[in-house]
Amino acid sequence: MTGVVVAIDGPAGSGKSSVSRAAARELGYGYQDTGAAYRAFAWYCLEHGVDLADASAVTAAFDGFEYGIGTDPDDYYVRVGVREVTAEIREPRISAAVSAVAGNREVRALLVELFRRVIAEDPRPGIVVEGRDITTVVAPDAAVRILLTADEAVRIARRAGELTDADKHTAQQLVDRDRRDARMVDFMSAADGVTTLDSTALDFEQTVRAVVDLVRGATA
Ligand SMILES: Nc1ncnc2c1ncn2[C@@H]1O[C@H](COP(=O)(O)OP(=O)(O)OP(=O)(O)O)[C@@H](O)[C@H]1O
Ligand SMILES: Nc1ccn([C@@H]2O[C@H](COP(=O)(O)O)[C@@H](O)[C@H]2O)c(=O)n1
Repeated sequence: MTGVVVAIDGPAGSGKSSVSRAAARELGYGYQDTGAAYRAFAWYCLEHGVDLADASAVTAAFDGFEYGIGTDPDDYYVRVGVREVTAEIREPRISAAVSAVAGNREVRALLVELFRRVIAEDPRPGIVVEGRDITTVVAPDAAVRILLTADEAVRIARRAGELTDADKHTAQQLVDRDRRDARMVDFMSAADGVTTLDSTALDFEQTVRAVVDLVRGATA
């Protein structure tokens, strides 16, 4: 059953995951973090010694990739086979590697199919799906399409607040990752019909409220 689809795109650190998950919880919807699949596949490739610069080796590796994601906002997990990798895929080494697999067009096409299956199979009345190309490629017909942005300095400050002193330098990764990702997908400007939500001057609760209000306004 496919219910209401809420598509949210945006650059790294704009708040896509945390805001989408909180909005999904409030709406009683499912939540799909698509970046988790790219991260889990990057993790899988590194685990199996696949050379990320070798596009055909990366594509071939997808055959053995058994991916599982929790779409309940209160029971979020990411698995590869039987191994839970929810925390591991957030490590800076994965953030540094993920754009290499995300730059593979064949892998992207396979993941887009997977994302659509997860949307179709979700049992709730709606699902919030977030990533970089949800409003344009994965679910261009979504009932609600949002580009969630925030100034780069604010995104870095929010991200730096999460990091330990030992890895604060990885805030620079955010800028580098956006630059690499932007070669594949335009997630900095809103496509036709997509609402831009700039959270630069909003706190977390205000941003969640703005998303929930947009969904309620579109589905009333
Ligand atoms: N409006 C906001 N005000 C303050 N902090 C926020 C706001 N939105 C998100 N945050 C915080 O910013 C940090 C980054 O958010 P989050 O991880 O959801 O971003 P993201 O877009 O999913 O990033 P990435 O693409 O790198 O995974 C989190 O600590 C989150 O709590
Ligand atoms: N729709 C998407 C989602 C993600 N990516 C790639 O995955 C990386 C990790 O995503 P996060 O949301 O967890 O930051 C991201 O840097 C992109 O390389 C994508 O290409 N398309």
